[in-house]
Amino acid sequence: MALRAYVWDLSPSRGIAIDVVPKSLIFTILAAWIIYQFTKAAWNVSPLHPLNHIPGPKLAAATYLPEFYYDVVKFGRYTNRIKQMHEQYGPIVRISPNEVHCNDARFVDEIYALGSRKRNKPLHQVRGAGTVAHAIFATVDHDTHRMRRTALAKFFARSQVQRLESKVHKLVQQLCDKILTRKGTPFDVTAAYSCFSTDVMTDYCFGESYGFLTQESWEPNFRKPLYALLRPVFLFRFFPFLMYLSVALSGYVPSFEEVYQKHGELMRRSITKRVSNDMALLIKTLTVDVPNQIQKTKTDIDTGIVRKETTVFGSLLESELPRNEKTVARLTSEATALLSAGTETVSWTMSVITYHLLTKPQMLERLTNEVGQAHDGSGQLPSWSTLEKLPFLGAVIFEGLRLSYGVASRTARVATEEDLVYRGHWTPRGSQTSVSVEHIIPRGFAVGMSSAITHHNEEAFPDSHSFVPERWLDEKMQRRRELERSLLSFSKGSRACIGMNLAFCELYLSLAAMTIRVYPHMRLYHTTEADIKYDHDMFNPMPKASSEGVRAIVI
Ligand code: HEM
Repeated sequence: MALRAYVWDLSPSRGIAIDVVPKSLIFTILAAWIIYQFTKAAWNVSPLHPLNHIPGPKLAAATYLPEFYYDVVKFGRYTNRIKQMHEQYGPIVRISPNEVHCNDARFVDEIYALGSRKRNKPLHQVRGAGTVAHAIFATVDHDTHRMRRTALAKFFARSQVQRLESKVHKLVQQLCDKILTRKGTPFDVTAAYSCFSTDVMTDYCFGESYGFLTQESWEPNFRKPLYALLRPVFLFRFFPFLMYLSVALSGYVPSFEEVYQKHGELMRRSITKRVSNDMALLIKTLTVDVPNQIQKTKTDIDTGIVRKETTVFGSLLESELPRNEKTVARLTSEATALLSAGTETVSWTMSVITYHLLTKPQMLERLTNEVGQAHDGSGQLPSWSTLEKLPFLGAVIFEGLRLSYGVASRTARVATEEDLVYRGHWTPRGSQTSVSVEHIIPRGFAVGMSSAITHHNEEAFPDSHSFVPERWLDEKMQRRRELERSLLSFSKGSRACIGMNLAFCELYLSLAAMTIRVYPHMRLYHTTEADIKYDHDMFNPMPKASSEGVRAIVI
């Protein structure tokens, strides 16, 4: 008996059926695969496995099934399960055959060490990266990451952000103007902030704003399509071959670019027919506009045309990176990562802050007074560096960052050249006595932390679910720097957020402008705490699926 396979040429009507694979061969392969999986699971829990001494559930140590169940079947809920594991097993737990998770901020600098101490990203974590597979964000190897990051870093240095700060000022005012002119119509606050952060990101990085703030409504924007791209990523981690489908659809392989150029119009029409307007716009941006812009920048540089303004592409193309790092496909991947990393993070942080300020009038009043005093009365916003000196404004932003988490799901690192030694204390459930804990995490194994867990460590952040900006200030109204160690919103170390300066510039300027100009006229609309509360993650934190978003109205 043999299984039947179909070979298709371009027209389905001309499919040819052929008998190719004997059934017995299929069963043999299947049996071998099952035996292999059992042997692997047995090895993973054997006393010889280097992580055998790390506490945690046996099934998680043996297989990836628990992670699969919570992240793929229950969707984005492994972080919740890991939190329970810490309550049961202590600050260091083994969450999968090759990965350890830590819930102690004192270990942050060991896990997320700086440049000279090598830290890879675990392959399992980036296997589903799809469209951003060639960006720094998904680069596994430490040295390759350093090379790519160094080329990008100067573009995001504080001095560069200050040079381009006027762009953010202009867009902040556009955001406020647009909200204020839509009196009486409820709107999705996160979509509005997403339009703002996308315009900033594209203006700052690509040299031209995508104009989401100048279009008539808040739609289209990239919020939903970016989440749609992220949705299958948990699945790709386990079945990476599925990713190639997405990669092919998104156009990051050169052969696809060729195909696209040949049949672009036909594809564009068929894509547009099948997907929503904003998804079609994102696909077009990433498969046509960005590659074209990179190609044009390349041609300009080759022909000696000097551009008035440097873009991120110009900066990378003129950098010391080797030629194979400067291909259109790789730079498109980097641009996609910037779009994903630099837009929804900012807009979600602002949404969380907005919710809390609009539900806490005294807090809003205190902030309004502080920001109001910093104004010189000219109608112009103070500079980012002036606003940074306002203690309460800074405290509100830090508290907003804490409860918006940044990347909420765990992000792990692999120390390749040294074993990590953890020493700490833990009070087991139901006990009054703290016990000391010591573990060696051998080199070559992943160890990570999750902001959605660390930010609720009651020792560092008492009453951690409440929005309390004051916790960031000491009695002299100075920022409590030691608390920042427990803030993982931007991650830490050599792979921490590269866009942190730009993010802070956006947050300070937009929050100050919204406080002075918009919040006095803005009310929440059918929005409760459930709409901003962490429920599960899709890298970014997500509220309950039934949430209709953070909505407000200007009266
Ligand atoms: C509130 C705003 C932001 C938050 C909370 C945030 C958070 C983060 C976090 C947690 C990481 C580390 C991810 C990991 O370890 O896997 C990261 C990396 C990154 N972020 Fe941000 N981000 C923000 C804004 C931005 C902006 C505005 C940009 C650029 C326009 C940006 C670009 C990047 C890039 C390129 C990386 C990868 C860095 C690397 O792998 O070396 N982010 N971000």
